[in-house]
Amino acid sequence: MTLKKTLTIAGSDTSGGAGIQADLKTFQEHGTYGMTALTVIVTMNPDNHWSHNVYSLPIDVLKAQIKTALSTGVDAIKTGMLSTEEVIQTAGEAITESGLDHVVIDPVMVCKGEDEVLNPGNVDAMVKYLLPKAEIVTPNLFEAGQLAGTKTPKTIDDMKVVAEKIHSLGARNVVIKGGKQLEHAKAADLFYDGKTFTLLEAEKSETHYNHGAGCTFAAAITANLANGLAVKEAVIEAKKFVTAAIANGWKLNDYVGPVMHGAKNRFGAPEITTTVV
Ligand SMILES: Nc1ncnc2c1ncn2[C@@H]1O[C@H](COP(=O)(O)OP(=O)(O)O)[C@@H](O)[C@H]1O
Ligand SMILES: Cc1ncc(COP(=O)(O)O)c(C=O)c1O
Repeated sequence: MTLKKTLTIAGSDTSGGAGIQADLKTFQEHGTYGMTALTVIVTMNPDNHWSHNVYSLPIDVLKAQIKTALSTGVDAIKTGMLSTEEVIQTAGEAITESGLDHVVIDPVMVCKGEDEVLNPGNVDAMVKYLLPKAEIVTPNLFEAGQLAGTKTPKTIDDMKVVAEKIHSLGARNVVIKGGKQLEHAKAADLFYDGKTFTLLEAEKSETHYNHGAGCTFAAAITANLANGLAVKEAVIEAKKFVTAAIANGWKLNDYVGPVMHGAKNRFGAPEITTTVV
């Protein structure tokens, strides 16, 4: 038996909830074979309120990992935390070399709970090297505003304008995550395929244990695409996966609570509604 192969080019979250750890757990839950190319290692300091340190790996080490993975043949690629413009360019070149359509760009700009943007030049580099290659890009509200060069969207109408702008920059599909930030009764995300806007809504969990939600959502989309789902179905199924993961988020320590990546397969799929808006 062979498995579909999914590659994540992303950072290591040592605490295990986000980054490549989230990606690999999510790939496994979807029955795909996960591979990794690490960009950075993030550690957390228990002596200083769990503050994050980001250690970049040498670019040659990143390139060697990408070469290893691509040599095996890959069915879908996801990008996550990319620390510098050079790393972003390298990820873009890897996508071109792979010749793949199934490319999920999660434009990670900050860690949850941290408010410092990784590197201000990264946004322009993502627009230049990654958006034109994205089968789908998965920004949260802040990231969407940054990519579009607008204010952070606050309403669903704002999200529509920003999604159109990001689509015009080359991403073939866009899903903007409203999540907890959006002032809306449900946890709502807006999906745009260049023609139709679809609002995906799920029950909002009143939890702070949501570390890794964004990575898990994008990794689930990646695995679903590798497994042959059409883009919109891949997003809807990923929304079920991440909604269950958040609803079962749990306390790791006094500072962080990761999502439970395997919750949907253990406890069942939550209901998602889709509405053309
Ligand atoms: N409290 C919540 N309850 C249910 N779903 C949520 C909640 N917060 C975020 N989500 C959903 O989780 C997914 C990831 O979103 P989010 O956590 O906002 O991403 P990021 O980690 O990139 O900021 C989206 O589908 C979003 O709507
Ligand atoms: C390596 C890495 N990637 C991505 C993220 C973003 O995580 P989230 O999915 O919670 O937005 C983090 C946050 O800590 C991280 O450490």
